[in-house]
Amino acid sequence: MTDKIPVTVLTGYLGAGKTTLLNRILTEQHGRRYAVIVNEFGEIGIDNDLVVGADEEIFEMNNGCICCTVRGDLIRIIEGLLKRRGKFDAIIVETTGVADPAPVAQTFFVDQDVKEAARLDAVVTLADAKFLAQRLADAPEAKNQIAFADVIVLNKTDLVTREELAEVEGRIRAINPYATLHHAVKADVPIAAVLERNAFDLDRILEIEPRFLEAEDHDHHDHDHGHHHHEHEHEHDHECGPDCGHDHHHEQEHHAHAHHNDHGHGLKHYHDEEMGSVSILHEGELDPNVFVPWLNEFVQREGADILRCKGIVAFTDEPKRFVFQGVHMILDGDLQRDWRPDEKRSARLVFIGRKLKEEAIRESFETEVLRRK
Ligand SMILES: Nc1nc2c(ncn2[C@@H]2O[C@H](COP(=O)(O)OP(=O)(O)OP(=O)(O)O)[C@@H](O)[C@H]2O)c(=O)[nH]1
Repeated sequence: MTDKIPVTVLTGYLGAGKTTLLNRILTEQHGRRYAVIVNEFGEIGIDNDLVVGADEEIFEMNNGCICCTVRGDLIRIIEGLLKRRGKFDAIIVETTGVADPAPVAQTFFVDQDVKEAARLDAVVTLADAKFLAQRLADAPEAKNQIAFADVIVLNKTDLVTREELAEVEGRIRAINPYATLHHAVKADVPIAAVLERNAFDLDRILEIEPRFLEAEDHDHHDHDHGHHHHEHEHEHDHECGPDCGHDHHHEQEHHAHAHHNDHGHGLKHYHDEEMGSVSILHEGELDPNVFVPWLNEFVQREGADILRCKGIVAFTDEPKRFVFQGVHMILDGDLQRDWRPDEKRSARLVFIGRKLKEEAIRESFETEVLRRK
């Protein structure tokens, strides 16, 4: 999987700072070559005369289910790019400010040629520190973009007070507690914090989740718990051992956390009425012949409301970790690196979506996966 070209989907509401970030990526000296596909799906960044225009073309998948769509124009552009492999190291797709990122992300799971050559590295969402709270209230796209994110750049922090920043961050965390979050002015995040992150974001779930699950009021759904210290913050300060399996981005990641004060202290604990997340931790192995059909059936049934799902699972008698991610009903998973001796073989699943029925999800997992092991 490592020789697949990483694709970053860059999203964020109108004016949040996507172009500012893109310009930084394209002008900074980092020794990497990025092919960039922008808004109306023209293409910039590798060769100035290679701008490919396309009409908007969206195909429905899964028998017309409205949540599963892919972009034909994007597939064609990517296929064109893939013919020129070797001229660039990674691809960035910038979506329009009001677009739902799902059809873009799903493209990388569905089209066979694209899937074989490229992989979705991360959805990076730019958020405007000053206006996001308003947009979350009046623009469903803005909420979707936060829910989809693997990485959130909370930009324009120069325009708000510390209190306002903590407020907007609390709102973001109510929707998506799992994304890595960076504060920024003029999108000044380290490039490695947003691009070519590999499976690092999934691994972070393993690192932070045990503490997060234990956080006392995580399961309470009241509106405001006052000042709530997310306990997992301190996890970022851990040092890697000699046989650390983290990739080289980790150093910079660590650095970025220190300077950007990742989750912020004293965040208010909000519950979003509409969007939220459910995570499941099972200490132990699962039978792939039970788990995989369950997962497939579950996202087929509930996928319209599940925006993202991800997980790392230990299968019986399988030395490698099974890693999956999905967008709505479309799933993609494979066996990746071996479980390390110091890692507890377990299953960790995260679902982010609209009006998720937490109890029903847990019960379905208990009765249909665990009891059938
Ligand atoms: N004060 C302040 N302004 C910023 C910051 N980042 C970007 N801007 C300005 O905000 C405006 C919008 O930024 P863009 O990067 O064009 O935003 P965008 O998300 O690409 O916008 P659309 O293409 O309309 O979706 C520009 O005038 C930027 O100069 C910031 O951190 N602070």
